[in-house]
Amino acid sequence: MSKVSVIGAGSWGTALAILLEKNGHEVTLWSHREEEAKELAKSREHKSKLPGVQIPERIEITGNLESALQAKDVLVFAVPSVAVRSTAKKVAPYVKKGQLIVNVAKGIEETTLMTLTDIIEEEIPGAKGCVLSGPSHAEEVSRGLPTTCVVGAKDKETAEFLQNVFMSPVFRVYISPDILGIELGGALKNVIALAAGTADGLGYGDNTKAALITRGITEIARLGIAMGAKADTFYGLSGIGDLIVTCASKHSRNRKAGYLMGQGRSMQQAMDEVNMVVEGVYSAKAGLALSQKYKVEMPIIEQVNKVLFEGKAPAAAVKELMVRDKKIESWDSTWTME
Ligand SMILES: NC(=O)C1=CN([C@@H]2O[C@H](COP(=O)(O)OP(=O)(O)OC[C@H]3O[C@@H](n4cnc5c(N)ncnc54)[C@H](O)[C@@H]3O)[C@@H](O)[C@H]2O)C=CC1
Ligand SMILES: O=C(CO)COP(=O)(O)O
Repeated sequence: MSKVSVIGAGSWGTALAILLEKNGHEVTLWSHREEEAKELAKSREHKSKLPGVQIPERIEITGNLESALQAKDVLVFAVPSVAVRSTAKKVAPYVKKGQLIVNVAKGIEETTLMTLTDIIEEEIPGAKGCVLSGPSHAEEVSRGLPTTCVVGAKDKETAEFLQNVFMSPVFRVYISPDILGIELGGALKNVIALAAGTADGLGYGDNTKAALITRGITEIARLGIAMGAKADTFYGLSGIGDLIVTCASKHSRNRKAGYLMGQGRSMQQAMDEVNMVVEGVYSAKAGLALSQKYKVEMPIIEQVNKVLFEGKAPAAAVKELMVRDKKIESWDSTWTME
């Protein structure tokens, strides 16, 4: 049994708190809004985000950060990516050296192009930053539906410890040393999901969706490998696995936002209507900046940026992807295009 604090009481933080409590851990769930903490503690239900899911009485719910951080074995960071740095700054004074912190948010910081685990380690010197990611919608995890994820850590001992903390008969956890690859896959799949949702909103078919998923993971992997991540990570749970669920699921916030844009809403209207964090909007610029920095072609992410920030019509963006220069699919081929 471990003492675990989940920092962030949105849908994912709440679902993970429930999973961890069921695994027998002593769990605290922290919300940055005192009123939200009080309401959750009273009703034991996240009515707006996970309606019908009961939050066990044994989970302590608080708006007091200092008390949430006292003598914890593991902290789980479940705030939106844009709040990771500010939350880490607030957490830093209260944690011990070597504190295990698991990032479960998905994003890349737009200004620094840093991964979220790196931000946590920068803001909390001495902390051990790890990551948990994979195809795992909160709506399904909170109901105990079978789900698989991967934990990334620098050393195997830490990875195995966290594997045991999270693993249950309905939540299977793999381990990996490739934190960078896991973080990149999780952040950039959201940008591709915006494109997949947009294609759905435009009324395009399954062929288009499959093309976006397949070519999407190719461009994410190409960037990741250039940055030093491992190729096989992109064909694992945090790569293609998460990309499939995000592009296909009725629960996906990014897919839904894209769908609404395909139907003619503006980016802001789509985000307001989804009313939960649409991470792909924040990761899109970072993805584009990384592709320029590492000189890697990322045509889908480039077009998503044009639709989001330059007012380009979604149908024109799809057309541009279709009429690009002719390409060879195989990476290993010795062929060249004339
Ligand atoms: N919802 C899901 O199924 C999954 C979400 N994630 C990731 O987890 C992260 C959180 O997502 P969700 O829980 O879905 O978001 P959400 O939209 O359900 O909730 C976000 C929560 O963060 C809180 N928050 C907002 N600004 C904050 C700040 N400045 N400081 C601290 N807390 C703040 C809000 O009060 C809200 O409770 C995202 O990066 C998302 O991509 C990852 C896997 C699954
Ligand atoms: O990352 C997530 C699920 O793995 C959540 O993002 P979406 O809701 O857009 O799929």
